[in-house]
Amino acid sequence: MAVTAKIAPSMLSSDFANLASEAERMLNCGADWLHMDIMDGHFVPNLTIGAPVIESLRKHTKAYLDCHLMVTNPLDYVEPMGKAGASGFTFHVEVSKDNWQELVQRIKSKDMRPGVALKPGTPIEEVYPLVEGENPVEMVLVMTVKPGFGGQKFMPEMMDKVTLPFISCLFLCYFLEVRTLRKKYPSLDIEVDGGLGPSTIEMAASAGANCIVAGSSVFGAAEPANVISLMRKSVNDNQKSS
Ligand SMILES: O=C(CO)[C@@H](O)[C@H](O)COP(=O)(O)O
Ligand SMILES: [Fe+2]
Repeated sequence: MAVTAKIAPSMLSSDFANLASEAERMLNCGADWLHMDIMDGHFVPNLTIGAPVIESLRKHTKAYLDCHLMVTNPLDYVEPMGKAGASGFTFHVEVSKDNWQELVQRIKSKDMRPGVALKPGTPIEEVYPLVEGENPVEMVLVMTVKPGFGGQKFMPEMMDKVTLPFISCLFLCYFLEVRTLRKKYPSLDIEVDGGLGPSTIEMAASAGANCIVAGSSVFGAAEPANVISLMRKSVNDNQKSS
């Protein structure tokens, strides 16, 4: 079964003071999902939003809220996030090795879609049991930057001759992991997050990613709709030719 493109602007790059109208603007520009980064200041060195903000936004939109939980204790967030109206609940494998089965079960019982994320450097094999288990996750999120901040853009034009090959190599390694996952799981939703935009989408889409998170490249664009449609086209073209 072919997977479909889901373009998810990361609201971390939006104007938080106008979250509802920023969300509407992105949906009008063609976004499929809205990516919500929940950070606890512990799992990552940054603090963002939590369930109260999701609850407030939910009053203004019916959109799919793709929540990425960068928190040390994801289990504590299931109940409040479910109540708040989150659609997807993606937790990190690095903090869920012992309780992922309970987590997945509870997420589903709150009518959310479970996903698992991994940081750069975490072996891809760690998510296999979660995809293959009796009660599997429905998405794998591969982080292509160190989690914690938006705007860590892959900008070839900004890099010197020494840094560029190094960074390019790192990116290629992440996308190699996406390729491995896609070969193993042809119909799984595979999301990539961090540094995605016009200059990196082809690498991600040709490796097999179909859910694309993009913050600064979309919010920083003069025409966000063009960036969203370019990324969708890249995913669709690569899916057709695979
Ligand atoms: O989870 C994260 C960061 O930890 C992301 O969702 C970023 O918000 C993506 O931002 P860009 O790299 O696309 O600017
Ligand atoms: Fe994210």
